[in-house]
Amino acid sequence: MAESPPQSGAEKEKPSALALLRRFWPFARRHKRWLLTGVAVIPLVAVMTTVRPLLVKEAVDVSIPAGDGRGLQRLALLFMAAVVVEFVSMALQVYALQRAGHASIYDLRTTIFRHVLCLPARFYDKTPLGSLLSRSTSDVEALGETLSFGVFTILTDVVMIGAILTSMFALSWQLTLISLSVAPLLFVLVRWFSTTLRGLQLEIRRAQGVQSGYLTEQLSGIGVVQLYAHEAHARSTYEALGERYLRATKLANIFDSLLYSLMDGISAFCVALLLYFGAPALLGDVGAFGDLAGASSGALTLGTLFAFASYLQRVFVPIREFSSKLATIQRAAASLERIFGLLDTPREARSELDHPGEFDGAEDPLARWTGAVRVRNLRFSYDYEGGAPEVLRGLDFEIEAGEVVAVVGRTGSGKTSLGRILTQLYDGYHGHVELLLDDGTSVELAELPPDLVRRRLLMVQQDVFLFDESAGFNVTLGELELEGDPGRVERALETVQAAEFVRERGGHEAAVGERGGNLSVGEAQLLAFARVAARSPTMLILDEATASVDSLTEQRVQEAIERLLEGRSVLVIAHRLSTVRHADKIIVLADGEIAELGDHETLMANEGLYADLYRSGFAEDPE
Ligand SMILES: Nc1ncnc2c1ncn2[C@@H]1O[C@H](COP(=O)(O)OP(=O)(O)OP(=O)(O)O)[C@@H](O)[C@H]1O
Repeated sequence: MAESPPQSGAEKEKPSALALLRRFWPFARRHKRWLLTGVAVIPLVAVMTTVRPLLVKEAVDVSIPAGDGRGLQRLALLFMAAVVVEFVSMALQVYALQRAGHASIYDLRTTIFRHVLCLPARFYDKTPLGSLLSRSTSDVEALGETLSFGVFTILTDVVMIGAILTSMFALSWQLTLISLSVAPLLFVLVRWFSTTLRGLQLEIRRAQGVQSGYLTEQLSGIGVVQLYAHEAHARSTYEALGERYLRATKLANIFDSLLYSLMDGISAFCVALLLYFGAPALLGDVGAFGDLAGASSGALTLGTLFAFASYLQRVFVPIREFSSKLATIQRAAASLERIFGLLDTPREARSELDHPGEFDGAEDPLARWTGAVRVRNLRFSYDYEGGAPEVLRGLDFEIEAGEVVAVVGRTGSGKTSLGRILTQLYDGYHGHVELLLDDGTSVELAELPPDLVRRRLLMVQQDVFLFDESAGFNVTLGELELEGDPGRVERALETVQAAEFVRERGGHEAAVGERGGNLSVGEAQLLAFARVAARSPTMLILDEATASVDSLTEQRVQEAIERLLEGRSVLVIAHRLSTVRHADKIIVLADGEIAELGDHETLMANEGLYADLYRSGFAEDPE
């Protein structure tokens, strides 16, 4: 039953950029209409680009020598029409491809969020938040940039280069070959520049990731940073990390601008080459190189030279773009690899995403759950495959319906782990955890989807988390059924005695601040209790807070707990003497095993571990 550990994706064989793009295809395919529109106009853009120099050639070679003014005007009109068609089709193409790109990125972003919501607690234990954030934000951004400006428009570049070269060959293969004589040099240069740039881009992404990871960590621990006057150290570390980024960016900028001007230089060099061989040949002076330009065939005209010069300038633009886009694609491939690595991490067992609507229409197996639980030979390790030791080692106990069972034990004895298994935060236990139904049958916990279980079995954790929303939202958490029933929310607030302070702060709409910063610790706790009370679970697991609050709040919290426990099965990870004493049954854990089990009186009479713990007061209890 043990779950396989999350794969990082990094250890696996590196997939090729093409394989990654192929995996991305399902996201793009949904926006086929815009993609096809964008791709469909590519030939039109390419044809219009090649047509204009031909019109100039026609004017120079035919209309001007013939003194045909009308013909020249006609050519000028055609030229204008070509410009308009090229402009409109280019605008349409950019719009359509960008739209498809952005929509695919939106889908990918949503898919990532849906996925990370269902990742098991084990994954979060091992993955730093900063890395997760950078994968879901900056990697996706990088990809978006590529998709909008790179992958799809690269097609245009290829078609454009093809169309221009074809026109050039058709006009004069000799001049084309003369111009292309620099191609090997160009190839070597572009390759060298793009490899260097790719390395620098990777370094930029790494430096960016490390710096934003540091920022996230410092901001989440801002309290410690300020209280311990850690600001100066944090500032200098952040600046040092920023410098690494800046260094890589500076170098990348130098190479980028060098590549740009080199391309311009080469295109000018080609025009010069063209003039060197072409112009004398046109005048009948073939010189030492013979008729390399093919003037004797009669194909070489002044118009051809004009057209060639214009083609040469045009062909270098897509070549330059093509090489920088290849680098962008490499960058996107790195981002895609990280993103798919995340999407390949197995989700929680039987998560809603993998079993959509599994119980829709069918009877909810827990509708008849009495609240009783039978645990047999329960063993658990956080990482069986990694050889981590078992933290629960063969537990046997029952919780009867409506019973309050306290779990006590020294720190690290496995109390919280037990709660995490029952709420399915961690799966992969060995043994049996059976939920007993009212007809005497039972269902095994591991066979139920977590969503279903968590509707009936809730856990209140020690560290209360409140969202930066209204008090009401923090009770309903946006659940439609609760949002539509403010009376139920109010009753829940009253049950845990939170109604009064919520009213004083402006009612259900009152803002609680980030992490409940506008509330006291005790108030935040009461609001978290109201969250549970509104849902009326069949069973409740309560991880009692050890944090001390003032004695008045302490009393209110205690009363709220007592009301919460009424009428339901409860497993309480107890830190308060009063809770333990009033429990129906007490499980004493020691090193993952049940050391003692019984009620308070019996265990005290045993004079064992429980009596020791009790006399030492568990946590500092004000009782
Ligand atoms: N996420 C985790 N990954 C790996 N080991 C863990 C994890 N959480 C807890 N442990 C280990 O499991 C053992 C039991 O921890 P657990 O939190 O269940 O103890 P506890 O009795 O609740 O302790 P405390 O009273 O201090 O909260 C400890 O040795 C702990 O180091």
